Amino acid sequence: MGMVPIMATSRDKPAPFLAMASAAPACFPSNEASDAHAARLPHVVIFPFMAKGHTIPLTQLAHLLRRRQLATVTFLTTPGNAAFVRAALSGADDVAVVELPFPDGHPIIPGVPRGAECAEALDNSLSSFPAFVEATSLLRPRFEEALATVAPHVSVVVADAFLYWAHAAAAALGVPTLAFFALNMAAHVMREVWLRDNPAAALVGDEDDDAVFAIPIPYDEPDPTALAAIREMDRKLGKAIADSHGFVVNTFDAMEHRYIEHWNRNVGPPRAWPVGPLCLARPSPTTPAEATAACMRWLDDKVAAGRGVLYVALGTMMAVAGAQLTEVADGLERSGLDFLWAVRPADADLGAGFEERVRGRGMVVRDWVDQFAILRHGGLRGFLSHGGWNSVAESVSAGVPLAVWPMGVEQPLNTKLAVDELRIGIRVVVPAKRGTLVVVKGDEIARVAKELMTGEMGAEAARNVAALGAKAREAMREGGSSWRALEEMIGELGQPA
Ligand SMILES: O=c1ccn([C@@H]2O[C@H](COP(=O)(O)OP(=O)(O)O[C@H]3O[C@H](CO)[C@@H](O)[C@H](O)[C@H]3O)[C@@H](O)[C@H]2O)c(=O)[nH]1
Repeated sequence: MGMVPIMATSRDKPAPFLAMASAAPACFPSNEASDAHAARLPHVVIFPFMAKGHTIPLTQLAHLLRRRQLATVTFLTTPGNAAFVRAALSGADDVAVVELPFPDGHPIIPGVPRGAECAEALDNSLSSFPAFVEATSLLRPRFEEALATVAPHVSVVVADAFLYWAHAAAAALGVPTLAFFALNMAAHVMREVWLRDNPAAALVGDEDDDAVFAIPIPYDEPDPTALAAIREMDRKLGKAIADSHGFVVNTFDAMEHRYIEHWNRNVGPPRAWPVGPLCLARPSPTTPAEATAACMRWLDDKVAAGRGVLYVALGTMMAVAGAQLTEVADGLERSGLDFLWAVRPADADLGAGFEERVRGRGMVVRDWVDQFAILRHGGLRGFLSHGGWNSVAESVSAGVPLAVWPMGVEQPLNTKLAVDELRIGIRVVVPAKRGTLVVVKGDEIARVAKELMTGEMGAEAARNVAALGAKAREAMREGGSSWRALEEMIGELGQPA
């Protein structure tokens, strides 16, 4: 990752904690004309929340801003997340990565495991997530110092709404912020409606499980203290969005027109800017890591043999119980389909002899793989997903139909959008009673997988997602709706001071 040319001409010396990578800038040749051009660009500081699903799309935004030469970009992260961020920014070599360490090397707070610097490392208790979110505010002095020392003058901070304290800190320094929150527009609109009409139901869930929002379903009787912490977190992140200069949303007009319109007419300001799907902004990796390369080779062989493959991945945040994973294994085995399963956690026990029995038609991968690159491989015919928004957006962008299995947070809403409204997927039937998830049996996994890959509903979803994927690419192309939204959003920032 390279230092932005203008960082080298910084008026002030970077503070010692600002560990910046250095390498030759790749996008701009280092000559006076390009330096002058760069100096006229707004300087966008991007600060993602420390969770993969929140960080990945913002690295893609950084790629886009640089490739289109719309802004100079500085990307903030913590030392524990820096290697992941640098790998994701590979190819955007003139984006400066600035590391902000926690005061004691890592956040020390009850409920947060020692050394955890990303949400995926938390235990599965209800209290640890809001505790971690709050603990990120320990970075505030480092963040303020970074804003004061990076050069040129910061035009805007794009910060995740979970980093509500960063929004407040930037505002106190007179720096405008754009909010980002990784969800789609429909989920944000529904959140607003619920908060207005019935705030308690919005966060706790009621008889109708589709009303569950912000709390993972599997908690039988949520601890009132933990719930209060979640409500408080939600209030703060809502305020961060409301106080922002604009709202960056990873969606596109043709997919969520009515929700974008609703937000901009009835909820905003801030104005929502649909600038996605951001995964399409990422350059294809020239040399994928070995785990991904192995999947690609396996998929190549499947294509050569004329066989379509089901991809199975249940996200990075949902802790799927062991008993559930063995049912998934059972369902995949019984389906008779060829499948590629990116299993989490990496040491999951899938049942005795499972991998041997499915060898040849099923591949199980336990490392981190490049999901979007895999989805774009022509060999995939379907994706069994938990319905995390990044996964849905990536599947749409790759034109792969979904079997959506909502597990918590806003995933039931994403399922409604994908299955009922966009008709790009089919639903896994989840037995649930009053906020408690019951294990989905192998029968249901096998049924839905076969329907997706060989049934009429799957065929219809495949046709619809192919058409929507084409619209996604159109939105991101020069002159497309997302292309213009990004230009307009950055244009509103004006010239740097
Ligand atoms: O081996 C892996 C595993 C994951 N991914 C990527 O990781 C991201 C995962 O994001 P998502 O599909 O949204 O899943 P989660 O990280 O589990 O999502 C959390 O964050 C999302 C955005 O806020 C919400 O929509 C979800 O409900 C919430 O669980 C995607 O970009 C995947 O491509 C990989 O590239 N390789």
